[in-house]
Amino acid sequence: MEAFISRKRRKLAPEVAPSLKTTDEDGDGESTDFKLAILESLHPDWPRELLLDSLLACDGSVERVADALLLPTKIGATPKRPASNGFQSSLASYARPASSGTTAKSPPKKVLTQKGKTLHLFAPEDVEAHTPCSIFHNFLTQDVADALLRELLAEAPSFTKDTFQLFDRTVESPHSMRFYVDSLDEAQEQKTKYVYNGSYIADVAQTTPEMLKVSDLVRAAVNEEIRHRIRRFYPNGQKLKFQSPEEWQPNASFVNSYDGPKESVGYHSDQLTYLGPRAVIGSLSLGVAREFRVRRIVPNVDASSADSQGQIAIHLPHNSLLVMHAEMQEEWKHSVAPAQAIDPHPVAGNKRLNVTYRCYKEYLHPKYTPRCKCDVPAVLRCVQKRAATRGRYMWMCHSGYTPGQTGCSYFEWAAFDDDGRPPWAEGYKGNANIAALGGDAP
Ligand SMILES: O=C(O)CCC(=O)C(=O)O
Ligand SMILES: [Fe+2]
Repeated sequence: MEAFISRKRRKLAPEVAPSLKTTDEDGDGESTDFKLAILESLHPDWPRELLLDSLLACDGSVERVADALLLPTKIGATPKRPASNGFQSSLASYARPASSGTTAKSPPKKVLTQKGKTLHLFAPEDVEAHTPCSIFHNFLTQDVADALLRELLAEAPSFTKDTFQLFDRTVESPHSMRFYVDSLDEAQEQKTKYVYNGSYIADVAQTTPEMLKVSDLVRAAVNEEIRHRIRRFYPNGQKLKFQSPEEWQPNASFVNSYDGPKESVGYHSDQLTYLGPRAVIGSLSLGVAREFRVRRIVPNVDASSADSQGQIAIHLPHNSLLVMHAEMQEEWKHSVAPAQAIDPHPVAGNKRLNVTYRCYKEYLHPKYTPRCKCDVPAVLRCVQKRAATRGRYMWMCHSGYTPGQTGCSYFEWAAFDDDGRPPWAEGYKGNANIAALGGDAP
């Protein structure tokens, strides 16, 4: 278990990967600490003493404790979930949420991670239980995955590294990318109207045929997964406040290329300006397997609260679809860390290609959204750190969040209804983005 919960994970060949249903009955001779770690990961909110007592009462059998604690959750049919990639058994087989279809279970409040540690997750059941994501392994048929990979490899030479100004230095992003939209008209709109970090994107391409074909498959899988997440994990089985109830319809994508183990992307949250609050993103990985890391944003309650939790690494093999759910961008940050070493892919060599399918909302076109005093469409942000206003949305001048850029002081709390619609959108039901405590700027 230690191998599972810490960075020092043993490398397990598929044929020797142990089942995590490890008990003395299986003759594994694991230590009490190992067993407690498994139980703590299944029941993060239960005191360690209680789990230890239960373990003693069950003669040291993790499986019997898990069975005893989870009896009610075994009632009802377990929905069909994507299969694991077979190289690590899942903890979640012990910890399925209620499966009645009406009883939702909130994700664990206390995460498994500790400061400075990385929890490595491989199995889809563990990913959905412990992070705001879900993952489908072997998402596309081999032919389709191959065709898309070859198409993207042919596109990759046209990708560029983003540069941005950080005070007096020009910094280059540590991987290359290109932005795609579904029509030439849309590409033209993007180049001339949509602002990202204070400027327009010069190179916007048209979605390629294979990307478009796959977009349809991603759309169907993501919509089903959103429904699953709402039913099984959100309070009262209801969508989150500000989450759009509309069908998720991918119409734009950032395609990323990581050439070699050192290419990466640092911790960030994706911009919500054109996606709206509680956005969902479908992220397809092809080529070299890399680690996708996520960490929860800890509010500034006091000085000691910063960085008090560790991170979770999700293994992203070739042909996997990761769904970043509605709780992701506001409450978590994500990154692709540089790797010590990689296994070359037979077709992609040292490259990983990644398509992040996104759903741009027509009502968030910059012709509708507020403009700052510099007369530039404003950026939509969510308060992430400041405890008093955490979770509130605001429109700001881009410069406010772009170090080194001069701009204006424009700031305005954003109005959104419960479904994430702004006041100018059809069907707007009234502002739900109101102060819980105080109304001052973040
Ligand atoms: O490469 C990935 O999996 C993530 C890319 C990413 O975070 C982004 O495009 O915003
Ligand atoms: Fe991102």
